[in-house]
Amino acid sequence: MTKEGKLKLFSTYTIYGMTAEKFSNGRSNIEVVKVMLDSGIKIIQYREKYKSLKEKYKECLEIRKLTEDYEALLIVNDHADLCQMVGADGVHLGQEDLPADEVRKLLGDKFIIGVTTHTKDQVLKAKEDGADYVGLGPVFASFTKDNPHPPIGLEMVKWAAENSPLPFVAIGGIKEHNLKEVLASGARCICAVTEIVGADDIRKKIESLFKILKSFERS
Ligand SMILES: Cc1ncc(COP(=O)(O)OP(=O)(O)O)c(N)n1
Ligand SMILES: Cc1ncsc1CCOP(=O)(O)O
Ligand SMILES: [Mg+2]
Repeated sequence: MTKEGKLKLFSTYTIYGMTAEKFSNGRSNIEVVKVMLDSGIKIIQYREKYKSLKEKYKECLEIRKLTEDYEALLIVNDHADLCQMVGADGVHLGQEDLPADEVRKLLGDKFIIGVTTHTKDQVLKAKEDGADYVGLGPVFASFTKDNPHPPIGLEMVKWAAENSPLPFVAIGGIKEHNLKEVLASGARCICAVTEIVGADDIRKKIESLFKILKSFERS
């Protein structure tokens, strides 16, 4: 897939899957990713805060194989070196991670770079810094991340839908019960971490979320 083709995925009423083993009810990242891919998720972020870099490397290699089998993207959270070493499609960088413009110099143009944003200025700067997409959030209160930023709300999602020069992933506190509001505010790509990884039946949960997304796509 070309990079342009990969980035188009972000605008197709889709789910951006993310690992979170701590909240996966005893299931491993690998098990969860397999179900996510088999349920039709085409973008997976490997996010793991509680393992050594070597363990992350091993898991990423395995997830790289799986995502290739399903023609899905693999984005590695935080680590540009890991992204390059496992041949991932891209890296996701937060405001406290390495600066996107410098990481772009390191990785070159073929990798996708995503940047976390909470404000309008950060969204516009992400574009200037050479990012390809932005993560926008937390939209609602989220308890998945240590020291989260305060919720930015649906007004910010509306602003991004109308003004962001980059595709955006709405993230933070998104659940089946509030997904419609997020989509009605203009989001096309959503990330619902604990709602998916913590579900009793992950497959069924993804099916329900896709049903809502596809109903917006048709309307
Ligand atoms: C798609 C997406 N959006 C936001 C984040 C958060 O990144 P960051 O602020 O660097 O926090 P950590 O995830 O590293 O704890 C993300 N990972 N992905
Ligand atoms: C990684 C990250 N960045 C902002 S909120 C968040 C976690 C979102 O998790 P949840 O969907 O469980 O609220
Ligand atoms: Mg980070």
